[in-house]
Amino acid sequence: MYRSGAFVAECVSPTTDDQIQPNGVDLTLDIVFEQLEPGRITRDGKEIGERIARPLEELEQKHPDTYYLPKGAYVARYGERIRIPEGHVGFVYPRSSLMRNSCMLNTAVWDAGYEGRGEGLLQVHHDVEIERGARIAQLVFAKANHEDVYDGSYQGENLE
Ligand SMILES: O=c1ccn([C@H]2C[C@H](O)[C@@H](COP(=O)(O)OP(=O)(O)OP(=O)(O)O)O2)c(=O)[nH]1
Repeated sequence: MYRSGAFVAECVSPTTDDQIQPNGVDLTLDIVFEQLEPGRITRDGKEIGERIARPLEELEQKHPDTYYLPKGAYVARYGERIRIPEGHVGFVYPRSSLMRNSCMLNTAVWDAGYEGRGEGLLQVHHDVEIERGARIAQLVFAKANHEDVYDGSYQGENLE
């Protein structure tokens, strides 16, 4: 069973009323990264390749605080701190307006016990402008059985 947006909102901060949807909570775009070097996935570990934060569209001053993203693949960091409560699993879906603009957000499983400001793969199939802080995704929670809680290397990531 999926939980209501109001329930999810208790585990996402900060949130405004605009972000709370019937079945989940919208997540906003904070930082867009571009990967520069290959990463490495091995049988017993992983390394994330070097990356840089994309500049905002400051030069033209047309839309300040906006990312102009040419076609390509980027890593997007969400603006909210997310906690996945015990007895649940989280899934993130792209906002449909992103998809309708030929862009897609690819995501993985959000484990019970995880807390942090996570990331997703932003695939841009047609140049797009996205304002920093705009809603790009929606987080939903499903009830789930589990034995352990998340205790991996991303626990507590990107929290100031
Ligand atoms: O799209 C996603 C999906 C998950 N996460 C967060 C929550 C999740 O609990 C954590 C770790 O995800 P996963 O277990 O898939 O990563 P891993 O590569 O297997 O890392 P670890 O070895 O730490 O489990 O990353 C994201 O930031 N973005």
